[in-house]
Amino acid sequence: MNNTTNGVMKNGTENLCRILENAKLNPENAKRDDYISWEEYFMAVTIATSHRSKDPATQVGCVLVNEDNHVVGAGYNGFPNGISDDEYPWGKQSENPLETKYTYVVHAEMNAIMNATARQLKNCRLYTTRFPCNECAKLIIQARIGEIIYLDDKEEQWQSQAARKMFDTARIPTRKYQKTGRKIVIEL
Ligand SMILES: O=c1ccn([C@H]2C[C@H](O)[C@@H](COP(=O)(O)O)O2)c(=O)[nH]1
Ligand SMILES: [Zn+2]
Repeated sequence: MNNTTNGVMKNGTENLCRILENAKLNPENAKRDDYISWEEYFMAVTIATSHRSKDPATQVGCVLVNEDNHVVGAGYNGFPNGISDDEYPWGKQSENPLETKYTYVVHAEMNAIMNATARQLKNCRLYTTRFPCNECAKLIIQARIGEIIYLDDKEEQWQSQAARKMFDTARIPTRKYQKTGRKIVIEL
């Protein structure tokens, strides 16, 4: 099809009108409009990441997203590299702190920050399936992350309360992810 008028390239508006006109005439040419939003997409990736965790009680996923909407880091709760999941405990309670998971597990947020492909995480958004604890909050603040979006809060835990206090003081906004009810089925 000739795309020129008097030898001059048709401008973008004319082309856009032609595309819209075409789509009206033939709906097969129209794009689909039920695609998921960025917010749904990043939380879906965060939830999918949590499924890598071997913690039998609580699986946490975390994803870092930069200002261009690129995922620059992801992590889940697990033991450090080279520490065998079969030899170290996943239990919660013991009189001996050497026999609970809490002594050894690396939190999802810590792993996401450590695994990040970008050196600078300033102003990145952090998506997580659970509100970060105080230890993660310290790292998040030091990394200059710009916003926290979480799925579940653990308001009753002092670790979450301390984290919230630090985020408020450091002026890092936090918000609960607003569920849309959107379902995506992934068959693996
Ligand atoms: O900020 C956090 C806080 C906790 N986690 C991980 C650490 C553990 O594997 C579980 C918590 O175990 P519970 O059985 O719920 O006490 O979650 C994390 O990744 N990030
Ligand atoms: Zn933590």
